[in-house]
Amino acid sequence: MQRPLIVALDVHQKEVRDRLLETFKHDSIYMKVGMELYYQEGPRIIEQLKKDGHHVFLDLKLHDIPNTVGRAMKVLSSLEVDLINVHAAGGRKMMEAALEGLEAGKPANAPRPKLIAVTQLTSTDQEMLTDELLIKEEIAHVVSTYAALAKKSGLDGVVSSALEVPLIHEVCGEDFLTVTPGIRRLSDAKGDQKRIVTPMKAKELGSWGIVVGRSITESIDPYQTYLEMKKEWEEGK
Ligand SMILES: O=c1ccn([C@@H]2O[C@H](COP(=O)(O)O)[C@@H](O)[C@H]2O)c(=O)[nH]1
Repeated sequence: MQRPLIVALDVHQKEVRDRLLETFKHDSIYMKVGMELYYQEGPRIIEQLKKDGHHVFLDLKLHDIPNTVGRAMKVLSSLEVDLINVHAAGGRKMMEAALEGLEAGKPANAPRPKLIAVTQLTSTDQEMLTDELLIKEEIAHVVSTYAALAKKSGLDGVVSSALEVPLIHEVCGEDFLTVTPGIRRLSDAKGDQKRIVTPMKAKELGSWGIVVGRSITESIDPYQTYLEMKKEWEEGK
């Protein structure tokens, strides 16, 4: 799927979620399943989304020792999701183990899920990076360095803010996938997100895909909001 708007299905109440999914039943879109939903529903939510014709990004952000991540990815690979992720902070060996696990666990003839690495969460700003995480470099430099490590480890792309996409492309090439959450229209509440941009700006900066959660799922008319944000993302205006 070319340059998707990925809807983050961070909705744990079944009735609310079913209503939301009902509104997308005539579309084949990209849905993101995160920790909240996966820990509640398990593999059956993936099966349901795929049965409904959607592409699936399983956003569990694995981060552990290489052996554990490799084995977990082997199990998750059987779900045949399109996109899955780890934290780049786990290091090169962990990312390589994740890739090997995905390859080993996928059903024969199925494509390997694309593997991307979270560089720095979009809820992190420079102050937090410096004062809490004790990383003294510029955030854009940290993001692009982690992206380069992900690329060296054989991954398909990264998660970052759209703000860092031009630098990531410079370092890792234009084909390296850049999936960017922290998307807000000017009127939207920021919530816990720090490095945010509008769908239009994300397009201008060259993101491969944008992730939108609460702006859509918590709006009065989620489907209409999805269509408006998708139009802005696709047309850049
Ligand atoms: O750096 C990251 C990595 C992942 N996310 C996830 O994206 C969505 C964003 O939701 P909003 O409601 O649009 O803020 C959410 O599921 C996060 O877990 C991220 O925001 N930043």
